[in-house]
Amino acid sequence: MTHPSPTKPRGHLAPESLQQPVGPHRIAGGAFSPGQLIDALPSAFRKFDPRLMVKSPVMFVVEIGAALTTVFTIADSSLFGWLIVVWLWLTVLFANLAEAVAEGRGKAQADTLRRAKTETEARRLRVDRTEERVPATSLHVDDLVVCEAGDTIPGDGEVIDGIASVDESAITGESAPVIRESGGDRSAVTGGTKVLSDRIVVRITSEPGETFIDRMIALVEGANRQKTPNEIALTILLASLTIIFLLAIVTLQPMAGYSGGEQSIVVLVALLICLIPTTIGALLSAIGIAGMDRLVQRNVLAMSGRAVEAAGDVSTLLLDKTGTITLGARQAVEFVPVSGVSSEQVAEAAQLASLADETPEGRSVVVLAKEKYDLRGRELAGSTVIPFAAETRMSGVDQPGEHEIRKGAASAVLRWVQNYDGTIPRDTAEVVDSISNTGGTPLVVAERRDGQARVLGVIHLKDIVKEGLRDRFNDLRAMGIRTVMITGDNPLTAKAIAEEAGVDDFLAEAKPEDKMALIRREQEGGKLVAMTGDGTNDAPALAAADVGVAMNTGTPAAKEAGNMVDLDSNPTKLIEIVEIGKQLLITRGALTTFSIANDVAKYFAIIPAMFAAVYPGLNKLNIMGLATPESAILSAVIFNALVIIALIPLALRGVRYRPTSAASMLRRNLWIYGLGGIIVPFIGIKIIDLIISLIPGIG
Ligand SMILES: Nc1ncnc2c1ncn2[C@@H]1O[C@H](COP(=O)(O)OP(=O)(O)OP(=O)(O)O)[C@@H](O)[C@H]1O
Ligand SMILES: [K+]
Ligand SMILES: [Mg+2]
Repeated sequence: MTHPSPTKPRGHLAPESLQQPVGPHRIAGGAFSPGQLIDALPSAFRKFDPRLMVKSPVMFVVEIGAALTTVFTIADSSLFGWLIVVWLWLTVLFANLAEAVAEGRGKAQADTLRRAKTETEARRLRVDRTEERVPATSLHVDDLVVCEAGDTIPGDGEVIDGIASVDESAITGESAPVIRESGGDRSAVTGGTKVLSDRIVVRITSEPGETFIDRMIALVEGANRQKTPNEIALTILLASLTIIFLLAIVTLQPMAGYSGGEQSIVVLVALLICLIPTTIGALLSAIGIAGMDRLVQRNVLAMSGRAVEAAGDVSTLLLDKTGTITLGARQAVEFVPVSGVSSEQVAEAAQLASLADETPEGRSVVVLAKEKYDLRGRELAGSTVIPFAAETRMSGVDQPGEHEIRKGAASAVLRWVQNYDGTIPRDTAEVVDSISNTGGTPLVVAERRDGQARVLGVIHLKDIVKEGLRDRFNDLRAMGIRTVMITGDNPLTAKAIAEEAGVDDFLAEAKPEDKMALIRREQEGGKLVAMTGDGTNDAPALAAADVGVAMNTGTPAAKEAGNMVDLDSNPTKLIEIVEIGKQLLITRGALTTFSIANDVAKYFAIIPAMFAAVYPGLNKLNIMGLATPESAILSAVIFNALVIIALIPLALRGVRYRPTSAASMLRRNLWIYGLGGIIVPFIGIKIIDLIISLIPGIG
């Protein structure tokens, strides 16, 4: 990794660690060193197995060609024949090296992860709540374990009780502790991470061998890598081109024979290999693996290559307001009463309605009431708690003696009051709107006592828009991507935040099903949609999106539903993911262009050389002035092999990428890689020809 991750963990207990500076574009990729080629040699040799080679039809044809020329050269030995044989086998080796080097880069990461998996002991809770010590490997789903300061969390799970700071550096490489707590959207813990302070009870959510770390290891090693739809399509195209050239060359022989210019098998094979798109055939798989790897470098785990490709094609980005566009620590800062009520009364009711509210918002209400109004020692004995739900946008408590308290989104709570024909003081709307207009979230507090409902006041929840987002949204716009902010908040708050952050559009008062509907609507025209989320209520939308990035801190349901997990839990990472996806697609396109353009030059090198003796007129096409027919053919074959090695670093790193529209990117690449693909081989083949014409017997 050439750049440090810009992300800091979040957690409402440590506001100073909430800053998530948005870095500049960091598409650079891991450095490539020639030493990696040597390390990858053993693995590259194993890939000669035809059962593996057949997955890449172009390279499979090269391998058959190499075997065929070997047999024919043994029968009819010549220096020219043997040189062709050697370079054809080298062509296959170079292609295998490309893939092996790409795979090797994940292995180091896998080793680090394996270390985090070392034997741990779990403190499992029996039914009677006493503890027993068992090996972590014997834990099953729904087991409850206790973890205290110093303990390694024995398996993946969900915090069901308590709050703790956790060191997740084993998986994220980030040493600053993060907060994990029950109830909210930060409840997930990962096996292998370490509790630094306090005590939590964790419900285990994965079976042994299927844990997050197990999946991560398989992923970075590329153990069950499947070809993506785009890769399959391109493979079919390359295979078709190969068949066309094969047919052309097979039919060439009788025609050539007719005019007395019959060619040897070795020359025909050499011609075929030069004409088929070997460059892209050799590098295709490495490009895909490197794309995944670039995500891993940024602490993003893509569950499929398909998701990475989709990221390169998305046209709409759906971003949550809270936690993505804002820092996400919505804290109560003020209790504003409506006329006829005192702020103490609002504080008292708000606190009662929040004592059992496990959300960060709820806890901040209790804290503010304690600090500002010294309301302590309140109890909820005999009360019924109404937990917050994104559906209802309310939470509260029903106390004994017909006293109900509610707090929540203005529209929801006002409807509740109206249902009981309650009182809504005239200044309510004014207070709500003034909080909303500053980008704050108003939570209206209301009560119903002895059948009489009334609004008491408003809690002002404050959040802060992250810095640097405007520039990133501008970049996305330049790439033709629309950004839409989604929030459960009211339209006024949404508008204020949307304007401050510079998103293209927003959807306010969105319930989970509204997010789904928006995704479906965007997808209808064939557009691809990406979104991030962390809550259980985000899960359906994460599953429906083409690219669903779940926060590692999120609930297990969200992590299951998405097709990527961001270990840093930085929702703006989505922007980088899109850039990496685009870079992958552009790299593949550029090298395909280069590969096919390349073959044009090889055609001019070989055809005149083959038939110069029969059709002297063809010599006019020998514009490169190559020394002899043999050296021309050999030079083309050598160039064809060397170009693969030369392009491995580019395939791994990705082509340079700037946020511009797809069309101008395409134009630019056609120029560079198309024209370059035609010119470079003319020069390369000429130089190689000059060198080998010095070999006696060839030149
Ligand atoms: N603990 C709570 N108790 C009562 N009402 C709440 C609570 N938390 C949030 N609300 C209200 O419910 C609304 C919806 O909350 P929700 O978490 O679904 O969306 P959001 O956090 O505003 O947006 P985002 O989708 O960006 O997270 C909030 O805007 C707020 O008015
Ligand atoms: K070729
Ligand atoms: Mg929320």
